[in-house]
Amino acid sequence: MIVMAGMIGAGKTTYTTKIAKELHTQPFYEAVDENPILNKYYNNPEKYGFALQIYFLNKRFKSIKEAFFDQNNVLDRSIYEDALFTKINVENGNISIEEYQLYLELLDNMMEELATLPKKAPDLMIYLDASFDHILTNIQKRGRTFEQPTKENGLLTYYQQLHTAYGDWFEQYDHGPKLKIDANRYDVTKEKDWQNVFDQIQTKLNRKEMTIG
Ligand SMILES: Nc1ncnc2c1ncn2[C@@H]1O[C@H](COP(=O)(O)OP(=O)(O)OP(=O)(O)O)[C@@H](O)[C@H]1O
Repeated sequence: MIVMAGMIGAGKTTYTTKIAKELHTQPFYEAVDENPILNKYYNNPEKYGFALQIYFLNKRFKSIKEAFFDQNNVLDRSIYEDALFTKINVENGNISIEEYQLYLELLDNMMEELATLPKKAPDLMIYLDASFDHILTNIQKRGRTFEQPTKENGLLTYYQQLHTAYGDWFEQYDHGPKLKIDANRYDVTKEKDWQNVFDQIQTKLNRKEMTIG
């Protein structure tokens, strides 16, 4: 199983589609349009912060269980990052300490379940490292109304917090092989750039197979 990681708007969805196509495997997406809480969360994070994290945890757990059964399926976000989003929401006062405790216990329980599956962690975690400006441009281009930062809504601060936290998060990630891709450098809609990126991914995947073999 391959998981994508990275900031909002880093390009995980595009990479997920392209990698799965290249490897002839199945992509697993976060279905934003079907998420009944996301929009509400962006408007009122204090009210919906906890519910949103439980929603994502549940969805992610389901996708992981399904994705585990074939080789090289691709997930567009990791369960490990959800915990990072949760932590930031606790720091911002959107989630209480009691709710956080509950979340962590639930996450622990779920991770124990996953540990009983044949694979205990992703075969490869691909982190898209993008500059803050690059991310803001992508969020603007995508144009989802609720994600747009304004002077009043505090989203710029939230995005800045997340962007800073992601760097450390990646350095500390130690559940398995990982690969950092400089998302600023490549335009993967261009074939030449895509081949360059995919070569890096394949090298990592082959190295993992060689280690196992
Ligand atoms: N655990 C979480 N807590 C809060 N918000 C989350 C969490 N997981 C995802 N989101 C939000 O859900 C939305 C997901 O959108 P989408 O699937 O397009 O992913 P994305 O992170 O923007 O990826 P991409 O890198 O493909 O642009 C984003 O607004 C993101 O901030």
